[in-house]
Amino acid sequence: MLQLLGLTAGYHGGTVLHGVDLTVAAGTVHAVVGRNGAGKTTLVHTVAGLLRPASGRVLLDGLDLAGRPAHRIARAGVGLVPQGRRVFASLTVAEHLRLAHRPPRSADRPGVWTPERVLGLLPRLGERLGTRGANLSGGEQQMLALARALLSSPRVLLLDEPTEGLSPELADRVHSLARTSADEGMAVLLVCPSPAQAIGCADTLTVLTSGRTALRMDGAAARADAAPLRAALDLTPARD
Ligand SMILES: Nc1ncnc2c1ncn2[C@@H]1O[C@H](COP(=O)(O)OP(=O)(O)OP(=O)(O)O)[C@@H](O)[C@H]1O
Repeated sequence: MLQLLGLTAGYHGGTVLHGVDLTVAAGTVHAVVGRNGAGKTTLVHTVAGLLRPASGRVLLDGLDLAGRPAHRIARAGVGLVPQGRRVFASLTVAEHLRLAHRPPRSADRPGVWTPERVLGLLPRLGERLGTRGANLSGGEQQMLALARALLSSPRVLLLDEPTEGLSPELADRVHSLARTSADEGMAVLLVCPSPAQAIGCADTLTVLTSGRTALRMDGAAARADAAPLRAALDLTPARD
């Protein structure tokens, strides 16, 4: 499982995350929601090692990864689908998949993701194997970013707004892949642009407000009554 304890981080001496505590159990999807600028991407980047925390711990099955370089954190089993996809413009889909594929070396990795399995679930990528990143559509780039993360056989999958700009059909596909990954034992942290999405797919969720945990609740409780979630986000029913 992934456990964040008192995570504090920011930029250029300023603080964005103020002592965030958050737990994502193996086999579950944990959604993080919050308004623009609440610190969601900062949280994901700090966990992934792209940003060094000022203090706090990032525990992966008890091992503290806080402050380690990103490649070490990836090797420890943290996969990232960054906001904005970040695929390589000059590499083809097939090259991306080949570079990303890291068969699990130990039995502690949940699920087994092979290129064949990923392409079976994302068949559009299979049709674009020879296409360079720069020539993929936004949705195809998003699929590729997800495929790349899965092929690294992570124990924790960080998805930063992975459905941004996708059609409803593709967005459903992404959520169902997140669900499948969790059902096979992965801990999935999903940054959601809207509370409706979080309610639809999360086992547990956190609302971040100005870099602080404003609310933590079960997905089932949020599905039964979304009022506390909306109140934490300061949303009136008409806004979402
Ligand atoms: N590289 C950076 N340098 C300085 N400040 C930054 C940097 N990245 C983000 N910030 C600031 O940190 C705060 C949190 O940004 P962050 O991107 O984490 O929010 P977010 O919740 O992911 O927002 P959004 O929903 O708009 O993606 C914002 O005030 C933002 O301006």
